[in-house]
Amino acid sequence: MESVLRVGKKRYRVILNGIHFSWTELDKKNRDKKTVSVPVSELIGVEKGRVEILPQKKVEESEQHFTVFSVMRGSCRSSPSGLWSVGRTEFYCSSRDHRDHWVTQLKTALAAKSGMRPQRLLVFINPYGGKKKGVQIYRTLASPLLELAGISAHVVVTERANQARDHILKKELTGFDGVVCVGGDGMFSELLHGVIGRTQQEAGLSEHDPTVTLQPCNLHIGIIPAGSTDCVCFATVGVNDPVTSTLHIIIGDSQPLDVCSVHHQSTLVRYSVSLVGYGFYGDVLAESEKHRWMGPLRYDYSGCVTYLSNRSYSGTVQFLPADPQVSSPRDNTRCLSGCRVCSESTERLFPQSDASSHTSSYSPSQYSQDSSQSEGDWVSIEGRFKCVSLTCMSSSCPRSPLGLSPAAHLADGTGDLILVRETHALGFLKYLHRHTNTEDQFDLPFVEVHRVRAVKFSLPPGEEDSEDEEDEEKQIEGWESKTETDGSTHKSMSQQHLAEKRDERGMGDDKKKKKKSDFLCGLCCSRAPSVSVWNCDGEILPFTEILCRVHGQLVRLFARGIEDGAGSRNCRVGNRKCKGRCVLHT
Ligand SMILES: CCCCCCCCCCCCC/C=C/[C@@H](O)[C@H](CO)NC(=O)CCCCCCCCCCCCCCC
Ligand SMILES: Nc1ncnc2c1ncn2[C@@H]1O[C@H](COP(=O)(O)OP(=O)(O)OP(=O)(O)O)[C@@H](O)[C@H]1O
Ligand SMILES: [Ca+2]
Repeated sequence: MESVLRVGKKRYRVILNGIHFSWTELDKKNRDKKTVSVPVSELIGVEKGRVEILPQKKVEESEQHFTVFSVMRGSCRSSPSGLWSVGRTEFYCSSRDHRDHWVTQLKTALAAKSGMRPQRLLVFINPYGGKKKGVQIYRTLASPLLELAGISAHVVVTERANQARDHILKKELTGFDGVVCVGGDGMFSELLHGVIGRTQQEAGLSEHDPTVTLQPCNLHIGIIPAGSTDCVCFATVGVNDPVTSTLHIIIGDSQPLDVCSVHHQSTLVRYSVSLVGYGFYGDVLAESEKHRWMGPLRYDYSGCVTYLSNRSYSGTVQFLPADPQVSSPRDNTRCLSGCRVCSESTERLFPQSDASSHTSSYSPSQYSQDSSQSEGDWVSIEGRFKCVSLTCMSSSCPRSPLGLSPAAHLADGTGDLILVRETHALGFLKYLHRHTNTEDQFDLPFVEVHRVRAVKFSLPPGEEDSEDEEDEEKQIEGWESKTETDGSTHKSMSQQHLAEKRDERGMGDDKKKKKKSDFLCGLCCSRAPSVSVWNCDGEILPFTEILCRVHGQLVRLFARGIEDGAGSRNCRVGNRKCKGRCVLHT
């Protein structure tokens, strides 16, 4: 369809074909410069009249106007790329019939995309996450856009921890095309556990067996960021912005994501996507749980306290290396939208399935994953570590714009294992500080990084996990079921409880006597305690000896990875010039 319409006072040639909606100013001198072209896949909605949606819906009736809403990259010149906003254009037609014809054609074009977009969503809002603005963020920014796009949402404002997870595990989900959380990484983790657990239940698979090839999940997960770190959102979208994330949900973007399952003996403990971290990150989390009242600042405060305690821990790390010919954590690349390494991994992970079902748009499909890969040889490293971290993705976040492992991939079926050996406090500070700029944090003599498919951690003889594990498991189960009935229970209770148990574990009677002095001493020297805890995406694990396995592309998010150019502002973090590691230069 093609017509001459007015936008403001100027005349434009407006064209709609199956792929693009575009308008070009009828001013010969500037003809080339003045074409705006929006892919139909990035149209959000069309309304009769002169309509505004954000910050508030305003409708001015007009028989000859229609308003088109679409994805717009950036919101102003200084906004970071990766940030999307709502583009809004009012068109003026020669008659009401002409206007109605345009609106019908645009709606038809949008309807043709409906198979690739979600129609019905189940939304969970954590009213207490981050700065406690989840409800407000959803009502003022996300909900009006979903409504404009004709997406219906069933909204649950949670009343207790694990409500979202339990809902997904147990309630009827027929008719929902996706689940969305408004909150932080903890809320995302609830959805992750719900979606993976439900899918395995329905497939009749045991999540506990680390050798089982889990069934990839069809139900997509959307994240509207409203938490403290929002690492998963930042690392899969490039910014933490509720409008950008809502737009990715609306247009049905689809980003596969690797997930790590964490096991203790023959039991699944948790799933992780961003961090399974022992030592420093475990201690930061355990400390931060005492200061939840500080909100997002609790991590910086606890980071300082933990840094000053200058601890390191003994253990043996074993890992199964990934194929070094495919990629390396030190190859100076970034996993960007449409990443080649991830696409090739799709073919390797799902050789029998139709490759097109794994591309960038939401579409419900069945998968079958390749389990033919042989295990290979385990590599073993023993020593004292400041921290041991495993991440399935870069884990970039506002605190660390390139992340824990800048060259990690979102969907390549591997994780990066980072070992930071015991070193002097200033060396460790240098390591940490490099997360905030573009200097290579792996280019330090006490740091090593490996691309892996599985990791095992064990304690030195005499420090092993308590033999009373059955009791421990019962306690966890007790906590899990309590959260289902007792609305007031918060995860921090379990975390503090487990952290306390950990502090006691591995310490004999005489060791316990020293506990108090060790604790005080821990603030100034590296003596105690001898065992740390694991931080698993912001949750403390109740076991120290664990086995982790990466499951390639186990879940899908309404996202598309970081677009080329997103994060470009990061190349000047702290006024340092990019040294070639930012996304603009790879
Ligand atoms: C000199 C500045 C150093 C800054 C170092 C920044 C490193 C930041 C690395 C962030 C990695 C995030 C990984 C994602 C983890 C999430 O699944 C999880 C749930 O949200 N978040 C945390 O566990 C929350 C983890 C939060 C960790 C914050 C660590 C802050 C360290 C501050 C150290 C200050 C030393 C000062 C010495 C005087
Ligand atoms: N109504 C609720 N009351 C108490 N806790 C809740 C409730 N709803 C969810 N939770 C729990 O709160 C925890 C923290 O929430 P969330 O992840 O949204 O915010 P955050 O911790 O501030 O952010 P981040 O995880 O990004 O650091 C989650 O693990 C979740 O299980
Ligand atoms: Ca990965």
